[in-house]
Amino acid sequence: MPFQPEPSYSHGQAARTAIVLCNLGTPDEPTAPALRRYLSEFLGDHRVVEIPKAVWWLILHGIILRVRPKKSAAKYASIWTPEGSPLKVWTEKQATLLRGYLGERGHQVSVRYAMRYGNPSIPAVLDELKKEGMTRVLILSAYPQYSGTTTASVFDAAVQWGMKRRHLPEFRFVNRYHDDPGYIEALAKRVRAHWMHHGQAEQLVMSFHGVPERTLTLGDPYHCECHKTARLLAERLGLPKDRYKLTFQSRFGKAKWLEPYTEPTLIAMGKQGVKTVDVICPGFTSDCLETLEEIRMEAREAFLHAGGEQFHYIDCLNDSPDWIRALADLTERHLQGWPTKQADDPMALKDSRERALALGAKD
Ligand SMILES: C=CC1=C(C)c2cc3[nH]c(cc4nc(cc5[nH]c(cc1n2)c(C)c5CCC(=O)O)C(CCC(=O)O)=C4C)c(C)c3C=C
Ligand SMILES: [Fe+2]
Ligand SMILES: [Fe+2]
Repeated sequence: MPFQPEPSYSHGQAARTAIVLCNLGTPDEPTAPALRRYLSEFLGDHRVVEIPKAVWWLILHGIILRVRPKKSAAKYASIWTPEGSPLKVWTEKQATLLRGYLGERGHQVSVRYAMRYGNPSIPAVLDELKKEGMTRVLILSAYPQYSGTTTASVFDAAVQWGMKRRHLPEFRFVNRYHDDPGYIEALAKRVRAHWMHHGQAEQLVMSFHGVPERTLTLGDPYHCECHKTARLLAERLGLPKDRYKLTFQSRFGKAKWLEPYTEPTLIAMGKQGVKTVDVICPGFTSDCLETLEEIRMEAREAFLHAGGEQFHYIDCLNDSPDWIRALADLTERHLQGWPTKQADDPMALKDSRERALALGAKD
């Protein structure tokens, strides 16, 4: 396909920087047709399911997309809010708050959110920003731990958009922040606040989204990064090794995924006589189906059924001010060298005398 005509933004125009907070995505509605669209895009991504394409296409379209949409739609319906899917509501709010924090610190930047699957899509948001004259873009994934299945797929979407454009902005990607002190401290504060109100349970379970075990042996750093996050959080909380557990949730399909699995671990704990647990999902920065339905509803039920007495779910970071501050700090570090404050960028100063002075002329 030939390249389409594009607005030109290079002549005499100051550089404009945008930050795009990219999350996984979510269906538009909790209905089977919306789920079919969403799951077909998501599960059709070769980064997510690494089975040879022809074989997988048959399984996906022949079986999964016939059965799963209806079941998943019912689960989504159980967590849907008047404003929409929790994942989208929180991600949008985070982008709005991040815009506010960066603005207060004097940065002149656009802040948007985009979804890897579903809407608003990464290409749609990049097109809008390009129309607005954006010349630099920082892609900030909502995933603290790097995985080929998620982080790299966001990279693919941005690169695929770029492959069809003539005049590209400068790109930067934040690959990970699993050990960022601001992120860890925001998690620790969440846990401490919970303990203040409800007391401390016998065990803290830190549940991360799983990935197929194969990806670990093939070199995906995700498993190690989850372990580091868990260790740093435990250290920050002063928790000894026998008071917390790291588990992996959301297994999909028949293959072996990273272990230990969250729900079977909680059931075993209940059977072994553990009466109280606190559960946090540190890898999810926004509450979503996987935390609200799978953990707060299903895993709770399983633990109580197995003999547990109290199951406390600790909310994701969502719009916690400590978290947004950590995001702003993280963003600022990645913006270094890109002049985003008027004083940093002589060409952004309107007055020619001001500009000359900033460029080093003597008054
Ligand atoms: C099929 C394989 C999957 C891999 C690999 C995978 C990795 C992965 N996912 C997240 C974060 C989220 N996943 C969410 C939902 C979800 N995940 C899968 C499958 C895989 N995920 C499916 C099929 C679904 C859809 C829901 C369902 O039908 O059960 C969500 C929630 C989305 C929402 O709308 O609320 C998140 C978030 C990570 C971080 C990750 C790898 C590290
Ligand atoms: Fe997932
Ligand atoms: Fe799930």
